Amino acid sequence: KEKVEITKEQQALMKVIADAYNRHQIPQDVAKKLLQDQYSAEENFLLLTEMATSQVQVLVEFTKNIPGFLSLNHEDQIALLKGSAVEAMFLRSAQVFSKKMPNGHNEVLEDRIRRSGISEEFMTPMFNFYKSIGVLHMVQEEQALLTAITILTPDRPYVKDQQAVERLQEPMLDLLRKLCVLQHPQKPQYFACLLGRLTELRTLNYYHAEMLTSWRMNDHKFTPLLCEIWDVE
Ligand SMILES: Cc1ccccc1NC(=O)[C@H](C1CCCCC1)n1c(-c2ccc(Cl)cc2)nc2cc(F)c(F)cc21
Repeated sequence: KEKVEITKEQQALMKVIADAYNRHQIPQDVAKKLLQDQYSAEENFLLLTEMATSQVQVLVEFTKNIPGFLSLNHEDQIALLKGSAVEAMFLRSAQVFSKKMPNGHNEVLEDRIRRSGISEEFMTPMFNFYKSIGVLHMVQEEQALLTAITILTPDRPYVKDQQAVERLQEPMLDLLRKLCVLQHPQKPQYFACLLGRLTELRTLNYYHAEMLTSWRMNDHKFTPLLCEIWDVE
């Protein structure tokens, strides 16, 4: 039985990533808003574009705290952010969705999202992902590391120096693996399962542009930042 322990520098890395993640958390207010009132498809779309725009700004701040990220080639920094922003948004949405709320609130939230304006065909893949994240009961540190690992995916389009990105991603993967063994000793497959979620996350990437342009309303308006990050307009 391999004795797993977190080294001093891994503890320091964990602290940096977890603090950055907590500092740059989007307030859970979107779930509260959705629970308060039923909104029209137009109002929901506007809420989504506002949330997604602030999420990108939050993601940039979080990413700047990843050790070594700012020493990467500048074009590669942009390519990594552009390549991971949608996945980070769905990962964040899944974490909000998985939060245990008072009785019945989770069901109301799901219902409000089902009726928000998203086309029917995307409900299943999206909620399957949310539920597969929910059953993992990830701790904050795991969520923070998983987001950092998603950002540091070496094979994003247009990344020139993939090795440099791998060198930053590896210590995060090693730390997450140890954390999983220590946090979930009764689930030896837990780490593999987490990485499997990242594969499922990429499939949502594939759907996201269509999810937006097929939102049940006319004349979809996006912020300039979203046009940059999402493949829309
Ligand atoms: C939670 C967050 C944080 C940061 C950034 C974005 C978001 N996400 C949102 O604001 C939208 C809202 C928006 C308003 C309509 C309902 C869905 N949202 C989506 C979503 C659905 C479809 C697409 Cl294409 C994208 C996202 N999944 C959600 C799951 C949740 F539990 C939740 F509370 C909000 C969720």
